[in-house]
Amino acid sequence: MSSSEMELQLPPHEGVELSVVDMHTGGEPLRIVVAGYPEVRGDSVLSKRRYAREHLDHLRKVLMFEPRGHYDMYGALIVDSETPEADLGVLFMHNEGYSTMCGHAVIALGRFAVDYKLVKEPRSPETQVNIHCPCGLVKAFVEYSAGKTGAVRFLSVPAFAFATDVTVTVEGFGEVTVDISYGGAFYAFVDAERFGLDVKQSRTRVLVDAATAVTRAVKSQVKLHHPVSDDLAFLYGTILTDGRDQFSPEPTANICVFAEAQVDRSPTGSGVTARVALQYHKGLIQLNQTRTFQSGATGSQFTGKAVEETRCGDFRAVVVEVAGRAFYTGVSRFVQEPQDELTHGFLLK
Ligand SMILES: O=C(O)[C@H]1NCC[C@@H]1O
Repeated sequence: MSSSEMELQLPPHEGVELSVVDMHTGGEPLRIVVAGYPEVRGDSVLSKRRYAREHLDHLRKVLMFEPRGHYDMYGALIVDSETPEADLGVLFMHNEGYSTMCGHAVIALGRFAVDYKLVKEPRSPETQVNIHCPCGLVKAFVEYSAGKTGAVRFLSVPAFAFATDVTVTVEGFGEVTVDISYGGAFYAFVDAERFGLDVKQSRTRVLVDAATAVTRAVKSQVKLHHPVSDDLAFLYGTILTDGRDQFSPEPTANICVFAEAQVDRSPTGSGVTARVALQYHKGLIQLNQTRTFQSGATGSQFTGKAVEETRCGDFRAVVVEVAGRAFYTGVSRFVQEPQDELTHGFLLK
C-alpha cells in the first residue's frame, strides 16, 4: 500500500483526545479547540478564564507546548458567553497562561465562526460575528461572497492611553521612557532605537531580550488599573516600534513580545488597537485615518484606525478598527497516551 492510500486513523490507544483546527493570521498561529475539552465552568467569560487557569491548565500545556505545539504557539477555546449579543465566547491561551484579548485570533475566529456555522445566516458582502473575549464584546465583520469567507475587520473594546512618558529602570539598559496603552490588554511601547535596534533588521533574540527586560521593569515599577475589572489590569507585553507614529500612508513596523517572552509573528491586533489609541491621544492621527502596521518579524500587515471617541471609566478612549486576513493550515486530532513520559508537554527556551 502506498502512503497516498493510508487512512488517517490512529491505532488503538488510551488517553485524552483533543481535536483542533489550525489557522494563522499574518504568520501567527491559532489552534482552535473543537472537541475534547471538559466543561469550562463559570458564569462569565472572565470567570471561565479563571476556571481554566485553576482547573484545566494541564490541557493548555498539552496543546501549546511541545511535542504538539512549540514555544510560540497560540490557542483559542470556544466557550459560552453570558452576553445575549455574542455569537460565541472565547478564551485565549499561550505559553504562560490566558490573555484577555487577541486580535489575530479574532480575525481567524471570525472566518472560522462563519465557515463552521457558529453564526446563523451568513450575509454578503460581510457577516457580523460578535465574539465575547475576556476583555469584552468584540465585533468582527467577515467578508463573505459565493459561500467563501475572506478578510476580516473588527471593532475592539474601548482602547486608551494609560500613561505616557513613564520612566522605568530597566536591567541592563538604565532609565527607559515608555508609553503604556490598552487595547484589550496592556502594552508598554518603546522605540527600538532606544536600544540601538531595528524592529525589521535586528535579530529576534536581541529584540526579545530588550522587550522582556522592559516588561519586567514595568511590571515591577508601575501599577496598572482597569475601570472594568482587576482581571484586566496586568501588563501583557512590550511592543518595540520603528518610532513612526505620526500619520503617514507608509506602513509602520512593530514587534510584540508578550506572555513569557513569546514573539508575535503578526502585527498584533490588540497591540495595533493600543498603538492607535496612543497615537490618537498624542494627536498624531485623526479619526478614520487608516494606518498600515507591519510585523517586524514576518512583514505581514494589518490596518488600523480610530473610528469613534468613547470613554472607559475616567479614561478618554477610542473604538479602534483593525483588519487583516487569516488562513487555514490544517486539522489535527491529538492524543495523550498515559505511558508517554513527556505526555504533559515541555518547552525549550
Ligand atoms: O493579535 C493579537 O492581539 C495577539 N497576537 C498574539 C499576542 C496578542 O494576543
